[in-house]
Amino acid sequence: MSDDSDPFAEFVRPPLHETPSERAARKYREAEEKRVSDAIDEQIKQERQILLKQKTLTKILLLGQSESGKSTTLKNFRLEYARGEWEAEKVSWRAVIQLNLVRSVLSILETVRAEMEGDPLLELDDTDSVDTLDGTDPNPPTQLQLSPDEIQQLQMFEFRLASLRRVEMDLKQKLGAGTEEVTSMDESLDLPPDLVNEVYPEKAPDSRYLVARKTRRRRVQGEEMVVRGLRWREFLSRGRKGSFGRKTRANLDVQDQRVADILAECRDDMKRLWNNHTVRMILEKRRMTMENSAGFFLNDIDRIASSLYLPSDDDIVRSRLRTVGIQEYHIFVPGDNLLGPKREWILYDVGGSRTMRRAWIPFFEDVNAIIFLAPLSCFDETLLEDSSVNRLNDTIGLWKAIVSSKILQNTTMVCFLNKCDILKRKLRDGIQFRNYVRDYGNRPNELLPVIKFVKESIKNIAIKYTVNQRRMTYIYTTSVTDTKATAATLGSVRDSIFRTNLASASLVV
Ligand SMILES: Nc1nc2c(ncn2[C@@H]2O[C@H](COP(=O)(O)OP(=O)(O)OP(=O)(O)O)[C@@H](O)[C@H]2O)c(=O)[nH]1
Ligand SMILES: [Mg+2]
Repeated sequence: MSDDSDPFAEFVRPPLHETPSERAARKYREAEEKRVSDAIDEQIKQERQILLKQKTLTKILLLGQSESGKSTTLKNFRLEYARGEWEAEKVSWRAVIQLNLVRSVLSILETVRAEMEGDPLLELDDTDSVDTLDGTDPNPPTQLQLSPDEIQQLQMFEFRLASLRRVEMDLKQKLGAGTEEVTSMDESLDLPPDLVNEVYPEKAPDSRYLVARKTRRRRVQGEEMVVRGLRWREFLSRGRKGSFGRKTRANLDVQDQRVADILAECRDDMKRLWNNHTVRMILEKRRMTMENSAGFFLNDIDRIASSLYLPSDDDIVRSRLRTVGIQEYHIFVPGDNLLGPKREWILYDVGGSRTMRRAWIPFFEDVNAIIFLAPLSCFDETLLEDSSVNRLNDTIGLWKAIVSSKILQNTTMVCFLNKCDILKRKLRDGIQFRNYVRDYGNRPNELLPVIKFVKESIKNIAIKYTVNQRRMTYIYTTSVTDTKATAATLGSVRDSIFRTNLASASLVV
């Protein structure tokens, strides 16, 4: 094709009487222009790819107070959508579960010792009795009269199970954990002042509208176990890749063996302790309901205190390891078309205790959805880190702060009303919801009415404090240690998140 056929040819043709030096200069200029143009093209291409990735990348933040079930929810996601990694990491959880069991046994021994030494009971004000006018407890706990035989038996347990302290140390060392106890904190606010100002507008009513009349100080059952996110992740992935150095591996193996041997030696005594009538009486008197506490494995001693022990999926989901810092997990979730490409989701698991909540804020910026864990069973408990704060009030206040946050107005909200199994047990045991929640009134002390009441509160807060009426909020009733039921819920959450952009309704409950 000749230049004449190109309408632009005349405008791009080089000068007719170009000297060699002018030509060289022009060529240089053109090459330089092409280089710049190519660089811009490349940049645009890269930006497009990032945009494309961002479009398919979904970021989900798990929020809620400590022990609300964030990490347990994350485990359910991984069990469902990252099965390969889950299987590979399974064995690494053995130490965590062993430590959970050992901690339970040690905390029973501590309680027994406290009883033998006549230590006063911790704050025990969760009886279903009504306060008397003069403030005295109409049903003071009766003093247990232990016979010499019983005392001897209890001392024998202490003696025979003393080696578990060594096991506890070994396991902590193995996990590379920075173990800390959550105690009362020196800060009074859980969120930085700017976010507090943003999320607590001046007209916001008292977040304690679910005012607890009486609260129960949560018992710290022994020292709480904490594993710093990074080191634990490193531990898991090293275990997965088998990439510990040979010497480290050998040391760990020796340590593993020692732990397994001591646990096996202690197995029968641990079982006898847990089934001992006097011990049960002491636990009851001191309101230690072991079944309701995190990392409860006392009914699985035979399996766990064996050198052949390998954790089951259920064990891992029920185990307790407090999260410190932020942990990031990638999962690949099938889209609407199950045969189509999978979507990448990034899940962020955070520490929920008050001092750790500051670290949540930077993640608000570009998160697609928040899964908020609201543990309902904690209505009669206070925060470990601040015993003046009722846990249900803390949860309600947090929910309000999150739904009213300006930065999160386009973020899909999912709320799990969690730990319904423990709630059911507590109500069945006669713990009165109305004694802690002023507005509950004379409604029945039963599971469904209690759930309905809290769900209404959560929903009303969402309606009242959501500025963007197009934002979707979903509320589910869960017990996330039940992996089967949770799998169905996660399927529904997945659909909701995929649907989000199409949504027009303001609230789905
Ligand atoms: N029975 C029961 N136990 C639960 C439920 N959800 C969580 N747990 C247990 O409660 C404990 C605490 O749960 P986590 O998932 O570790 O809590 P978290 O919100 O991650 O806590 P932090 O990491 O401290 O912020 C674990 O031992 C779980 O197995 C539930 O619905 N029912
Ligand atoms: Mg956690």
